[in-house]
Amino acid sequence: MTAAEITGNPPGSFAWGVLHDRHPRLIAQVRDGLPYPPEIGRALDELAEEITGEIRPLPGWEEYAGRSWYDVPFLWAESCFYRKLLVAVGYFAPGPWQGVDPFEPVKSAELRTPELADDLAAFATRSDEDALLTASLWGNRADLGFRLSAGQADGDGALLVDQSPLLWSLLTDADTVCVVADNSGRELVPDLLLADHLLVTGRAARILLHVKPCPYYVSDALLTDVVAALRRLSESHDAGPRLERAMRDGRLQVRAHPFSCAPWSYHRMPPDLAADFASATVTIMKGDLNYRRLVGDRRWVPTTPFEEVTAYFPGRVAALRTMKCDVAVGIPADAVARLDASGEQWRSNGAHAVIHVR
Ligand SMILES: O=P(O)(O)OC[C@@]1(O)O[C@H](CO)[C@@H](O)[C@@H]1O
Repeated sequence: MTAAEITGNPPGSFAWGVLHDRHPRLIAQVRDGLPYPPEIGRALDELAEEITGEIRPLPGWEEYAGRSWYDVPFLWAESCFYRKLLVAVGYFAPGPWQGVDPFEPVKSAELRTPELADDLAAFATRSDEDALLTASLWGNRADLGFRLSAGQADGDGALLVDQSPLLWSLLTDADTVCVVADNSGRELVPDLLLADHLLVTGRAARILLHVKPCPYYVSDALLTDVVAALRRLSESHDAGPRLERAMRDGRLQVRAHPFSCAPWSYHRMPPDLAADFASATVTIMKGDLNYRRLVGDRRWVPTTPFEEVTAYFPGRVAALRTMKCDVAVGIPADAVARLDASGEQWRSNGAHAVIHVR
């Protein structure tokens, strides 16, 4: 069973809005974030102009050159945009700006927000594991790209599918658990607390934490963000130093596979990454983008079973996802009927979430 791939058309769709509104705003935000020299300013101008027309060729990204950004697969177009943004700010070229994360200013600011301070204060008193899982789930609502268009979204929304009992049953004496991280800051902090809980309780002997090898979708976590989150956590929580020790002795390992920034779904993952997932008792996919890549960025009928679309995945897989785009699977028919009738943008407004397990 399959469905058509999502593209940036028709006008007014969620994907169209990302390409049309979010990307130009992001270019402006990046430009304001760091004191870039004139040549980088010009490269950003060129990108701002390019995204209103045809995709220009970029080595390694030739598939859709010459086409409109709106007519090609949305996942590919977004990934290519982030790649081109990094090229524009000199991220890959030898020179002073090589390796400088253009999203670092917004990520660092988030680590110092009162909201994160409140989260940390709450975590210090909340120790039950369902609360930790819930915090990790709804932490995904805080992604900084989503906030560019949706504004502040806080607190917990409605959980449409909750297979957490099945997930906990898999997390008993697990040898290895893969956690495919999503955003830094307010999402990564509860993810790390959950990882700490799994290790401390013996629910998992080892965690493989997959992060991105380079900046992506604004707040996606890099190794540097893991380190920054651990430092912030260490200011108020003993999980911080504990996790640093776990990193030093190999119980918490960070991976940054190139495929994590690829413009494709996991159906195309390379064998070494598949082997990592296959070796895990369960892989926990965090967030919306990982979900799109797990099930395929397609116009699925929302009742399509999650088990069916993830049958290809090597090993057991769970998804903790707040819904921030048009992709939806595994939603009960009565919920779909109720939400469709409500007139709410329930698939993409970040107010709904799922915990799926296969
Ligand atoms: O993966 P995340 O951080 O949960 O969400 C990423 C996201 O904001 O970016 C995409 C649009 O740019 C959407 O699919 C999604 O809402």
